[in-house]
Amino acid sequence: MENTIALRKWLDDLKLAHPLVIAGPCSAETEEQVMGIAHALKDTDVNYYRAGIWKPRTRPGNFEGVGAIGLKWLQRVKAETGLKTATEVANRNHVDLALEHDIDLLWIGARSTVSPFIVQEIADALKGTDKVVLVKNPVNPDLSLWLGAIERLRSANIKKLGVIHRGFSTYEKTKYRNIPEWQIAIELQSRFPDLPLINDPSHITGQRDLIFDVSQTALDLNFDGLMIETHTNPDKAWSDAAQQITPERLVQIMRDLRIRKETDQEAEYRQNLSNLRAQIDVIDNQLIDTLGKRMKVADAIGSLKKQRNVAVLQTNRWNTILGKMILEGQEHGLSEEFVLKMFKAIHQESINHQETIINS
Ligand SMILES: O=C(O)C(=O)C[C@]1(C(=O)O)C=C[C@@H](O)C=C1
Repeated sequence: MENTIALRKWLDDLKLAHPLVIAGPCSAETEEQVMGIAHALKDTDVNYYRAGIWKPRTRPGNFEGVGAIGLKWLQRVKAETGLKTATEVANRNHVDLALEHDIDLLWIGARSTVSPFIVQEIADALKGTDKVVLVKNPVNPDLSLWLGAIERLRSANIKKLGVIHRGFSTYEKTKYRNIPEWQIAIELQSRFPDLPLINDPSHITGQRDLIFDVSQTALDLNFDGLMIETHTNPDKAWSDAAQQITPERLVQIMRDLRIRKETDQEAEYRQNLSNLRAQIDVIDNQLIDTLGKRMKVADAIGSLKKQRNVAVLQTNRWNTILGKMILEGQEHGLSEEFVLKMFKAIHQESINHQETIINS
């Protein structure tokens, strides 16, 4: 797939003065709940009203959505408030029903994106549609799977496409429900700068207190919009209660968020930026030079080990280096997470070098 400006036409045509906002409850629960939230969101920045009708749940026994009846409620939302509507589809039947009920935006959930069979079934069912179709990232951090889903939809002649970054599952305990792994969204953006990119802070954070900060990071990284779960009584929500916010809080968040422009043409800014970038260029060259030198020393250790038939991996030495570098990093304002990631990559490269030497 090639990047083209046509990818963002549907979004540009909306002529929004703010990021695209998709908001509404995690799940449609009752007609009153759906209508109550919709009316509370009516005169806000919200462009699309979302509600889950079919809910894929991790474990059985939880609320699995109201089903097709909810689509009628969404139609009523559109008729009464003028808000466009959005829901998740996970198979051909969902697609057929959503199209029958004139839902304006359909998204493919993270658990569906992992399966090329499901994505293909949905793409076939949607063939040639003029509805907006968004694809959430797969639960595992796999950019090609994510892009593969978009390609299947493009091949089905679906023109109004976009992606939703909802974070990735992890076994590790973190403050997030799904870790953002921002670098994956950044890579996607650098390959497809015109593909509309929406952030879903609700699923990334899993808790309402973090939603503002994640939304701001997304806007700092040029995201085009936000999908935020909103409920008039979040604590009583039938699904994902901890991550939903009230319509009032959503309005406040939209007011407080700083919207960044992509660049600035002002002369002094450009001059200062270019001076600082020149410094970065020099330092980057030094980094590469230093890393190259380090690998030469690793090569020499590899030759030494080869002569004495000693294993490449030396765990004690390695742990000592890591401990020292974490402390050193702290003194230079570098986070432990970054130092660990960087040194693990350096260690792996050093091992690769020594492997080549010891087995030559
Ligand atoms: O000290 C060694 O024995 C090395 O081979 C160097 C090095 C490193 O790159 O720092 C690489 C592999 C070992 O696991 C430990 C350290």
